[in-house]
Amino acid sequence: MRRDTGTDDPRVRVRPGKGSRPRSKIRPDWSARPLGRVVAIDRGRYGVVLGDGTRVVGVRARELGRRSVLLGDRVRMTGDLSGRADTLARLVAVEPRDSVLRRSRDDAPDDRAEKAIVANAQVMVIVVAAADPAPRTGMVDRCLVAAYEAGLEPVLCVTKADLADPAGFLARFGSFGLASVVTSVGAGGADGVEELARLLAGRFSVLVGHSGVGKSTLINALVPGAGRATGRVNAVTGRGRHTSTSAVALELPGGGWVADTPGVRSFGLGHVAAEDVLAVFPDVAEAATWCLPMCTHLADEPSCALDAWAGGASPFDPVAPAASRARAERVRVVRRLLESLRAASPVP
Ligand SMILES: Nc1nc2c(ncn2[C@@H]2O[C@H](COP(=O)(O)OP(=O)(O)OP(=O)(O)O)[C@@H](O)[C@H]2O)c(=O)[nH]1
Ligand SMILES: [Zn+2]
Repeated sequence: MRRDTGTDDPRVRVRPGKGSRPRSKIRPDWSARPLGRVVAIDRGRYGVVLGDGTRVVGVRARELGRRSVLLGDRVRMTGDLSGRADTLARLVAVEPRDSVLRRSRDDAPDDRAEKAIVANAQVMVIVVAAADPAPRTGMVDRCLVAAYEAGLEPVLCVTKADLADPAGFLARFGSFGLASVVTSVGAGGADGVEELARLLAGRFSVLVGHSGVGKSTLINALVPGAGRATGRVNAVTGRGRHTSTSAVALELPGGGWVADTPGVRSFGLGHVAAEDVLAVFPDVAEAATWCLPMCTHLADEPSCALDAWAGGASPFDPVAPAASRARAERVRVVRRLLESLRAASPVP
């Protein structure tokens, strides 16, 4: 799994003891400055929530250099931290990140867009509709791989359950050990939203899914007053209508944040290795250690050890038929995810 520790920036490295630092190289130590969380980014302005809940608007300080600041980043702040109107704070340092969610460049709305989209998210809510548009397994597989690689816990949310029964679709993910929730939001009420809120409580989540599946509707149900479907409030100042907001996270009434990332439809998986996928399924990964070094572990691989493991036929490792069926299902799942990696490789 890839982790962005932020150590490419000398300013966030652990400093040597004070005594060993030559005077001429002394830099301000920002580590004692108040910490905040970036919850909105809009044209060079950052909406930051401080530890005590104060919301401030900040700009990048020169000290940040070329370092990227993402939605969800934990940042050290100076300047005016009162949060009063027309005051500006400054972002002076970015703390090491726990997770980074990335997308491919060709999926970005324009070529200035960041390749990385959200930092420190803990949960990826993969939103699909039971119908209109019909759910696609491949899209969920790709999101799952991106979530696993980024170190996010995936949650599968099937909306519009009033239009079709999602049981058949959900069964395709039965052996993933995946949290899933079924919702339907409309004039008749908001089924499943409370359950989703419980899954997200106290955590930083990011919603991904195709246009029209019902993400804005879900956010409006989760965050009363969010107004996502009818026109966006300026996420940074909280005032007025604004259409160019690039990224925003909304606070859930039960605690926690949910990020809405316009334009995230799928993920480039070019940076993901088969090992990243296998790492999520330790039993399969263990079995795969018996494979030849270059084994792709895919179904067309003539001597992949996963087939023997799933068959349970080895005299050294006999398993009951039910356990063997469970293994075969796990192998099928892993192979499906590995296939989505292959499908994602750039076409030459
Ligand atoms: N029947 C039904 N319709 C829904 C449900 N949730 C959303 N819709 C409808 O589906 C349409 C799309 O919903 P949105 O919430 O705008 O979808 P979105 O994913 O935010 O789409 P983008 O903003 O384009 O990314 C709207 O007409 C909603 O009213 C649901 O649970 N049941
Ligand atoms: Zn193999």
